[in-house]
Amino acid sequence: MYVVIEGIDTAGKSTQLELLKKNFPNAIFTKEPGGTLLGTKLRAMALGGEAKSQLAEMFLFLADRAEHIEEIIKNNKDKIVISDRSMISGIAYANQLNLNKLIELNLIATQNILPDYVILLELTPSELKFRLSQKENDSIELRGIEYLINIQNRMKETIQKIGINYIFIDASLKIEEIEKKIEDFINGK
Ligand SMILES: Nc1ncnc2c1ncn2[C@@H]1O[C@H](COP(=O)(O)OP(=O)(O)O)[C@@H](O)[C@H]1O
Ligand SMILES: Cc1cn([C@H]2C[C@H](O)[C@@H](COP(=O)(O)OP(=O)(O)O)O2)c(=O)[nH]c1=O
Repeated sequence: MYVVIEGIDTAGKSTQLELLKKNFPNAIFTKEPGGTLLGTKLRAMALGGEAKSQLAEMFLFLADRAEHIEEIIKNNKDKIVISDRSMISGIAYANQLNLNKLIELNLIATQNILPDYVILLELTPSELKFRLSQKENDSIELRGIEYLINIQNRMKETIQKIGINYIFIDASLKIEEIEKKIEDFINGK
């Protein structure tokens, strides 16, 4: 079972993943970008803001995704795999091509493998603004509130369009409330 946790920067993914590690001790935890050996190098390049071309940046993430599917997802089909981000981020953050083309490119990278369950943590603009003000931002986060809210809308549109099991959770709920919703969703309750 391939489960992904999605959301824009600061939505609370890492916080919930730490709790999931306790609640699902037998699951395999992974992430995009950077879940493989090659991926750690691609992640440093993509997040370091080295690419001048937005297309080049997108292809770094796609290369990471292709390696991740091959090495982690395909090799652990019989286990619960929980990933921090996925092709949903890939499609939503690469906003220079239309959605259908991006879905097609991403399905090439994933060999047509889709997540079985997607959890999206959803932020309001004011909560996003507050959370970004509390931390040091990387090159993508520095693009700002409006940019990230637009990405979040694209995430929702993508999830609905590709027709997978999903839950949208208000990211400003209490940490324990979100934890419970995620656990129930994964357990099919
Ligand atoms: N439900 C929540 N309510 C309030 N603050 C939260 C909540 N979940 C996470 N945070 C805080 O928001 C910030 C970003 O959370 P984090 O888990 O690092 O997000 P992400 O991994 O999605 O970037 C952290 O300071 C974290 O403590
Ligand atoms: C997976 C993926 C992530 N991204 C972006 C989203 C994030 O800004 C960044 C990944 O960072 P992430 O690992 O989520 O960062 P943090 O540790 O700061 O929470 O890369 C893309 O632009 N395209 C992609 O395909």
